[in-house]
Amino acid sequence: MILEKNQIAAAEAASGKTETQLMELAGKRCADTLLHEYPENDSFLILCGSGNNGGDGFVIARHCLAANRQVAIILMLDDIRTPAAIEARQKLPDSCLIYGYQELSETQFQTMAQRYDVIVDCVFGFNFHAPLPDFLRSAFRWINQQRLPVVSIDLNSGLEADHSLGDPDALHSELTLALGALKPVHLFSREHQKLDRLIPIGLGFAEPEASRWIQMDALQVTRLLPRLHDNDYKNTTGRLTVIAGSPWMAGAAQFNLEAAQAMGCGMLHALVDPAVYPILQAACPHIVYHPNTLSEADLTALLNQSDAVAIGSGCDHLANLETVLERVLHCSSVPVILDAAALRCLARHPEWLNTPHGDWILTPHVGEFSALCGRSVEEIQADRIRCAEEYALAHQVTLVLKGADTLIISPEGLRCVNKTGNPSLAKAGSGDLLTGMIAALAARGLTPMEAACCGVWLHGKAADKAIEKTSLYGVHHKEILAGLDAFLFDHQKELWR
Ligand SMILES: NC(=O)C1=CN([C@@H]2O[C@H](COP(=O)(O)OP(=O)(O)OC[C@H]3O[C@@H](n4cnc5c(N)ncnc54)[C@H](O)[C@@H]3O)[C@@H](O)[C@H]2O)[C@H](O)CC1
Repeated sequence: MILEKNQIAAAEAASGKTETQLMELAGKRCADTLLHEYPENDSFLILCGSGNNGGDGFVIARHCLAANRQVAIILMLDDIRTPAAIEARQKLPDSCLIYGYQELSETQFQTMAQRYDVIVDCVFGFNFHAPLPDFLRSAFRWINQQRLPVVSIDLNSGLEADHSLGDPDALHSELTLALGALKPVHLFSREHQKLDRLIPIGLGFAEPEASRWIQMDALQVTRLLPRLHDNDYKNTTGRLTVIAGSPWMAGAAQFNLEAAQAMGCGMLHALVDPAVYPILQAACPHIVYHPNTLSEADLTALLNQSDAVAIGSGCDHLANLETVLERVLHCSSVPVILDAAALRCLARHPEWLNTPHGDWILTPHVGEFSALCGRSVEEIQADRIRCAEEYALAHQVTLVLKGADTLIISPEGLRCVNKTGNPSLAKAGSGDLLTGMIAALAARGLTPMEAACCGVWLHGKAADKAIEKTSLYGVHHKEILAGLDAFLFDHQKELWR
């Protein structure tokens, strides 16, 4: 379950528990987890803020003291502001060591931070707004530089709950305990690299009635994947047209096509530069080839017998790409998946986006997205969710913003952050495979959002399977396709009806 900040109050109210009861529950469960995760003699230095996150810290301190652990608290901010936190502070035994950060010299603070085994970060929770105050920024930067072991409660202080990033000096933790539900920021852990491990701590919250966050897992993907039936034939299992490759990047077309084939696509057409044809024919002999010099009428006829079109991978040098793309975008009534050169071409023709159009799935990396939306890479990275959502809604497209935590947004504003995959995918050619997989799923009848979410999840899963047998360095397109096949094979029974 993923809750945004403005959904938490409703979840709290529906739980029937008061703020104090929730804080007691959260603090006890966090303390139990800490005591379990760290061996008997560990000592805890708890950094508390002025809100309820600080209050959680007081409850944690009480339970750790009761378990005979050595505990000290540092109040990082001057006051304690919330009634529940004030109450929790009052319940602390007199024996608890409590210091005010402002009363400590820098050396005293640093000596304490090094003396205790674990720092428990209860400075800011989900109501933090970047930036960090300067005095905290320098304290956090020092802790991060020393690589001291930190456990963050709810979220790492300095990160914002609903965004992919926060203050660059947010505390780095070796473990974060997410309270009640995951917040969007937890999904972007690979992007901000502020938390190594996440444990959800249940508080009995119910799933919200409506959520714009989609979570994919093996069950969900298998449920969405098209079934094969005994009476299927090539024209019922997806007809895909791929427009890709160039004499300098013939492999891009090959990767699109092989991935689509591995995804079960029954009928593949490739529209390519004639110089690419002999290269591709050797690799993919089962595919029907068309020269990119096809007449307008023949291209229209080809589009009319396709269930989806993928265009752009490796075809910067395709002589008439602009003409072909314009025709595809405006004549095709089936989903169009735009990659690489097609995205760059679209960036040069923003007017194409402003006319009513069919289902378009755009698969840019951040550089391509920067050209499309006219924002700098830095601006996008600072708030990927907002930039991606504004674009998808304004132009009514499904957007796959590729990266470590690939973000998928539907034209209606549904969101999905992908959690499969590993750095073996950080290689040329990976994106071409992804385009082929998404296109095949769209050709096989999944909605654009389903095709994008499933395709991205399976692409990452295939890489995860690949590194079970091959090193991160050694994974290439064959290993990814084998990984995909291994996953599909594991689910064979569910896919054949
Ligand atoms: N329902 C739950 O999930 C539960 C959550 N608990 C914990 O409570 C916090 C949220 O508590 P809240 O008091 O609302 O907010 P914070 O602890 O994040 O404190 C915010 C505090 O700090 C001020 N502030 C914000 N940004 C800055 C800044 N840049 N500089 C200085 N000060 C800042 C802000 O004004 C507030 O005063 C949640 O994360 C959980 O840890 C409950 O205990 C259990 C139920």
